[in-house]
Amino acid sequence: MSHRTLIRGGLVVTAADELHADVLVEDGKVAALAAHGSAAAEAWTADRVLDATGKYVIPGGVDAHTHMELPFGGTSASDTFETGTRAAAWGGTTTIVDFAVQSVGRGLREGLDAWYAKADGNCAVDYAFHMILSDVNEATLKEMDLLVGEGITSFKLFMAYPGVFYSDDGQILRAMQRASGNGGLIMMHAENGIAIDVLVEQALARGETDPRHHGEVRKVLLEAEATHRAIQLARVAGSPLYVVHVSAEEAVAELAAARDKGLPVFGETCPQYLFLSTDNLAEPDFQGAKYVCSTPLRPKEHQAALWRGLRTNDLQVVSTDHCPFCFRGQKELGRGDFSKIPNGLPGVENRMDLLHQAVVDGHISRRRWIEIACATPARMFGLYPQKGTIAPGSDADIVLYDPHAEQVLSAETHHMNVDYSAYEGRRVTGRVESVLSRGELVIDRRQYTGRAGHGAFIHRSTCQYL
Ligand SMILES: NC(=O)NCCC(=O)O
Ligand SMILES: [Zn+2]
Ligand SMILES: [Zn+2]
Repeated sequence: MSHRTLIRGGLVVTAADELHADVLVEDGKVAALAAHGSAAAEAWTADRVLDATGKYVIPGGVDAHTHMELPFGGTSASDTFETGTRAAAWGGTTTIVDFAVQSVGRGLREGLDAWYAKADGNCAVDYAFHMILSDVNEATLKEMDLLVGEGITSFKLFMAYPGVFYSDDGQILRAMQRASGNGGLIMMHAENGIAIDVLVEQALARGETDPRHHGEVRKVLLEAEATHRAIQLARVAGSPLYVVHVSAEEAVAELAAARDKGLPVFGETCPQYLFLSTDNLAEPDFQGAKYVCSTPLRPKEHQAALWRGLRTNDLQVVSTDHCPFCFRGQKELGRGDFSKIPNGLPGVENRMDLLHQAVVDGHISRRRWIEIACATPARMFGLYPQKGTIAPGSDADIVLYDPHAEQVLSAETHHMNVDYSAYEGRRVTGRVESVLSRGELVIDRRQYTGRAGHGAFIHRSTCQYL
């Protein structure tokens, strides 16, 4: 029997339009939109009516960069797929794209199967995977083709973390050449990890062990240099390139210069680079460890270039790089040696709200909010228009968003499985009211009504943003 939900009275905001429209949902899909009070909308009947008067009706967020349960730095990211996707739902995100990991000496298949097993039956919202390549060789290259056919259509390479995820330029070039043939999208962690490791060793030898030194050794120039090198390698290979977690003005300039030449080069930044800075890394009593991630937080002056890049489309996507580690027992592993602090920040629950605050503050428009947080990540990673918009035939992943509600972000009230908030005490205007995932209410007027196992694996097509 078909099941119909009617969302009445809201302002529907997509990347393309703002419409005073009612939305009819049938069997988990958007069936139709019609103007409030129109004959079509008045004729609709439904099993359930959601009143969206005074609310925005927006597509569920697509967070294209998360690390649930990632083993890193001798510990594991503290959100499981169950807790992390529940927190995502609370924050209005209805699709995550997480990173399956190839271990050195192992195949892609083994790494991917481990990720399927972690996620299967545990997710509150839909999920997909990218694949991290840690060991590019002949076998890996062949497996890339198989993965593209299986809906894993993007591959992350690291110019950082020698001995862990690092690939050298030859490996990077080979992977890019393969991707240019099979339609895969190469995602790059662009930092010169070999040079950074020298600076880490020298800093520690000088007794510079505090968290703030993490930011000092991971220099802007080494992000810019790696970004430039990645772009040139992609040009040689004839492949598109997506640079993850861009944090520095000089790296944005490299992307902008490449895009001015018409190259298919794309950039993502994250809320932590837009809202936090080296001031946080310098917090006393080891509190700065809460803000250790790579690329690192930068001096505040870089934020203007990131916002500008988001407005000019030199940066296309805001993802979270959600990779939470508790302060107690995890971040503390690096007391006395900043290089042992596990890298990563929590944020999957906060992204949609922080970006709405950016609308309130005048950094971006309402439609650009939806474009960088929903539509473009869906297009970039082969999920559109199933995800990322509200249009007939799309999955009914829909958020009723209250643009006037005030909230204070805090670990006391968040749902991520981590003992601190990177945004503790920050006031934001706007809050998720209700969330539908494929037509099911997973958040109903600020109550969690979802369940682990509702979230399904999404088979992605190749990049639709080229
Ligand atoms: N970003 C970070 O600090 N941790 C997660 C791994 C990565 O994305 O490089
Ligand atoms: Zn990275
Ligand atoms: Zn990451």
